[in-house]
Amino acid sequence: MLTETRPRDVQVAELVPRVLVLRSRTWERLKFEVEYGRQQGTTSNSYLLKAAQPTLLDPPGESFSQLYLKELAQQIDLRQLRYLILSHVNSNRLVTVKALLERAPQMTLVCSKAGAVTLRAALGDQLQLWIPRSDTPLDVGDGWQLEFIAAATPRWPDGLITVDRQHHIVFTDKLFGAHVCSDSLYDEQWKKLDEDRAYYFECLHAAQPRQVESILDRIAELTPPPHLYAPAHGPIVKFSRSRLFQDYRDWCHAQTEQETTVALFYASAYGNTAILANAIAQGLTAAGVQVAAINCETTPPAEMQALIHSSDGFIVGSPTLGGHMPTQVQTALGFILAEGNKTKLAGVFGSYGWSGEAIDDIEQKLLDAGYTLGFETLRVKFTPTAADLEKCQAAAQEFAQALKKLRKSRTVLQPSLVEAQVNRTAQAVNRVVGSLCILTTLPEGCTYMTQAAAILVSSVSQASFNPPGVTVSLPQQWADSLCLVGDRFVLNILKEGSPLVRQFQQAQRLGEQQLATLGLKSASSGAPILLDALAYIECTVESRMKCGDHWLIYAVVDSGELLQTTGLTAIQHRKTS
Ligand SMILES: Cc1cc2nc3c(=O)[nH]c(=O)nc-3n(C[C@H](O)[C@H](O)[C@H](O)COP(=O)(O)O)c2cc1C
Repeated sequence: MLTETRPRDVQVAELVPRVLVLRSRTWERLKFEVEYGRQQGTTSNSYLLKAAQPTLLDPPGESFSQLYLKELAQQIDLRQLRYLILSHVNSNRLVTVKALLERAPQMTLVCSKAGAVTLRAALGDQLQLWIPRSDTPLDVGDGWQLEFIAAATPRWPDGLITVDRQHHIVFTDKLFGAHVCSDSLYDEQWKKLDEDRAYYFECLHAAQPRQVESILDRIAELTPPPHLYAPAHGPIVKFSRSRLFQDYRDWCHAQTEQETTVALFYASAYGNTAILANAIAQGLTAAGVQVAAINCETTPPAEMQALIHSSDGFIVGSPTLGGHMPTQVQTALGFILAEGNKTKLAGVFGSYGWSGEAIDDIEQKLLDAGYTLGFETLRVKFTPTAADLEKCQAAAQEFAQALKKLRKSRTVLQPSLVEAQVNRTAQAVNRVVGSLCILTTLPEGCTYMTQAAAILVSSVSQASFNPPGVTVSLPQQWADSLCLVGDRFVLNILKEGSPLVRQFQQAQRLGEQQLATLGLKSASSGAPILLDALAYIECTVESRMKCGDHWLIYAVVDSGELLQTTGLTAIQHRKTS
């Protein structure tokens, strides 16, 4: 742990002629986020290229603004600055960017396309922006050209890496850094940096190893290889370039090789839920679980679906905005509910302001679908505190242990490797469980509730949120005449332990006499609602698709009601072989 404390300052040094680094230094823990947990202080590195078209890279965040601007003004007349390159944009850095633009309105800002969207939203459409393309370098004068590598990751979807081939420097932003403050500009003491670098990777990159690997591939293609990596934090990497590069490769590989995987879905409008997500990811990684962080705002749906199938558990995080979860989280949750295996472990977290409906809603939907939660749902008011983040880390550890236990018990249950291989598909399919419902519908020409067709169905999934819709799979013999497009039906959702489950399991479809013995009321379509059900929904069939020996019915939910306030949803329990 750091023993030295000094006031904050900005250290200025020349890396090569005309390339300066301005290191805004704090010797104390900068923030409460887990990445600063080793308490070694940090530096926020900005770079000034004194080219014919003077160019600045990555000013620090708000807490250094004044100190930094004062020092920068000693190095250059701000009115001469031609370009400001932003390797990523965040609200903290925007404060300094705004202050810079007031003093240097002539600057053109250079950032990725995603960064430009954030900048325009925050600073207006009048900004002078230049968005690099991979084949167009930025000429900063006298043949000095800068090239760019797109470096989008879930955590920094707008990431951009700048390459200065003339001086063999790669400005790597979040790669190859460390939260360490010292007088050493370079990494001559690199052995002492091992733990800080590994911890920095664990906190910042372990949950996005595939994206980091592809950025590493791009850097590896540079010929001749760079002499310096100039990161956003900590010492400039000069003496341990190849070692650190290989460490990154190994750390990424170690992550992707972990047996147990968790998909961590989240969105965050103002950054608070993202801070929680990062703490949970770090806790999972430290417990030996591979995490795939999925920023729902920037991840294509197909990628989300693939991760739902390949992960051993899901954790979903959301802010509450206007009483709801953001649409992107709804989409991810929709995929989980429709396609996820309900025997997988789930978890929920989020930041909220006053009511937190999104968090409750996610939790309820996962529980209703039959998921088990691996930790008590984490609800945090506005900005998390250090204590909140500790809770996130502890919850992540708990989740990891439960997952490993689950995996172990499944392994023990498997009779033999060969048998398991043969049965794998059947077992996997059998583990897809849905809530048990009685579908009731009045066949054409029938008028009395007791004439209704009443069928036990277990393969019900939520298929859409807006409009709310479900899919039900019906055996061909029933689907031939029932649930045609435009027909209406009621799904009576049964309660765990309800005698109706047994009654219907024996009969599958009840006759008029049997229906007459049940407590019924009429839905607006005339189909019966079973009063002993936990809840019911009334639906209209919108489309049908033949799938093997079944028909998949998609229906829009018209109305619904909870009939009992307590009790768990009954689900189909199947033997696995
Ligand atoms: C436009 C807006 C609407 C909000 N609506 C709600 C709400 O309905 N209920 C609530 O509990 N919090 C509400 N909040 C508070 C946010 O949930 C809270 O600021 C949270 O920390 C945001 O998380 P994020 O930083 O991950 O986006 C709202 C905030 C904003 C800015």
